[in-house]
Amino acid sequence: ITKEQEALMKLIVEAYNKHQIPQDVTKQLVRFYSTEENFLLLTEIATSQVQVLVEFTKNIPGFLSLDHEDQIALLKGSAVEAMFLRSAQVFSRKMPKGHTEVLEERIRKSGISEEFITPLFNFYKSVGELHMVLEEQALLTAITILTPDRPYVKDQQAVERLQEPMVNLLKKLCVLQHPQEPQYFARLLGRLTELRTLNHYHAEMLTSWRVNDHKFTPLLCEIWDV
Ligand SMILES: Nc1ccc(C(=O)O[C@H]2C[C@H]3CC[C@@H]2C3)cc1
Repeated sequence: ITKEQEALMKLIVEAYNKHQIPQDVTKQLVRFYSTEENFLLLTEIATSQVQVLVEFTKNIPGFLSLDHEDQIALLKGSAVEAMFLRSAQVFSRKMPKGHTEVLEERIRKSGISEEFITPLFNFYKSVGELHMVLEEQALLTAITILTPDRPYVKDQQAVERLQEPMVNLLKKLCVLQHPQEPQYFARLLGRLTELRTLNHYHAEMLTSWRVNDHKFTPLLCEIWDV
């Protein structure tokens, strides 16, 4: 192409890049969503997360051989933690530009009390900083579900026998994936401790939504006894 064509191209591209919808306009777009609509979005997210959790759990080797009542106790006992772990991974994975900000805004404007919003996004951030590979995410979620000391679990040994090989495998994987970071495995397990604190906030969140007569889906009512 000729020199003047190159100059013309430069002018056109500069003009094109200069005039874009600024980020804060997408934030204004978010403002068009009502609290109610944002709550319905979260209900959809939570419901599909729980559906995914149940299907994932059924595919954990040995899970379906556990006592049936213990299977239910493990699912109900780990649903909140597994859901937050998975939504943290989804949230921290590279979403298209601006989607993360919009989703964050909509979570913030969904009727969740401020005291829960902070620990929730702190957790999302701390999971994001780990840059877990898919295998680590899957194993950590399986380990969370196979926590022997959930309420109402009768045969805890049987659950330990399933969880232990997963923990050993994750430990080995961490050494291979993060050789320069010997304490990486410990950091991952530290996330599980942080997760347990979210259970308390989540229960409060459900209660506050219930008293304000927000409707849940049958699956969420069943898994969280609401
Ligand atoms: N009716 C409900 C709506 C949303 C939830 C929930 O746990 O939401 C979770 C999904 C992600 C966004 C907020 C948390 C993490 C529970 C009951």
